[in-house]
Amino acid sequence: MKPTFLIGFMGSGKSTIAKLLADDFVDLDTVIVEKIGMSISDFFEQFGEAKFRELETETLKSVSTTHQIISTGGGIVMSEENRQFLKDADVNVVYLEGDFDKLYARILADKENIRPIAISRTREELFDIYQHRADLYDAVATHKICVTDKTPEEIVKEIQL
Ligand SMILES: Nc1ncnc2c1ncn2[C@@H]1O[C@H](COP(=O)(O)OP(=O)(O)OP(=O)(O)O)[C@@H](O)[C@H]1O
Ligand SMILES: O=C(O)C1=C[C@@H](O)[C@@H](O)[C@H](O)C1
Ligand SMILES: [Mg+2]
Repeated sequence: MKPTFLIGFMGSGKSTIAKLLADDFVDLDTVIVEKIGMSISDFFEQFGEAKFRELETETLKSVSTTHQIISTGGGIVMSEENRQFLKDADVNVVYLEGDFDKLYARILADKENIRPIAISRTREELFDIYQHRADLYDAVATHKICVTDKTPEEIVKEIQL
């Protein structure tokens, strides 16, 4: 079976769903955190977003196709290089698409995982990013699943159909 990448906005459940889909999964944010030895939010503070994006691209290219399921970070589609990589690879790219306000509520509630992109912005600013990224997710996705008001188990079933 082809490897499957999960893409989508912060809070759409990429990391949650990846774990449920297969034992052989990898989460790119987790790999980056292991590499840098600090949280993503501390890394943003010390080194900035541009450095994080470099690491993200490097990690995407190095670990990806050796696993069955790969959950990406919400900003993976920001780079043309990453989008091209996903388009060229012989893989499934599943876009988990959800209602902005529901995802925003989850992001704010998820105290274990602080998203620097979200906490440094107002709801309106983040909504602009969500709208901009929606087109980019669409452009690389081979499949799209609506996650609004669905349990992780329901989403897993849909992906496996
Ligand atoms: N279908 C769902 N229903 C309810 N809660 C969910 C669902 N999917 C994920 N969550 C919760 O939403 C929060 C964010 O989920 P998760 O970390 O999997 O998102 P993500 O897409 O990986 O985000 P990021 O892009 O920041 O990595 C977590 O607290 C998770 O438990
Ligand atoms: O949407 C984003 O830009 C991000 C999402 C997270 O998964 C992390 O990759 C990081 O916090 C940036
Ligand atoms: Mg995640």
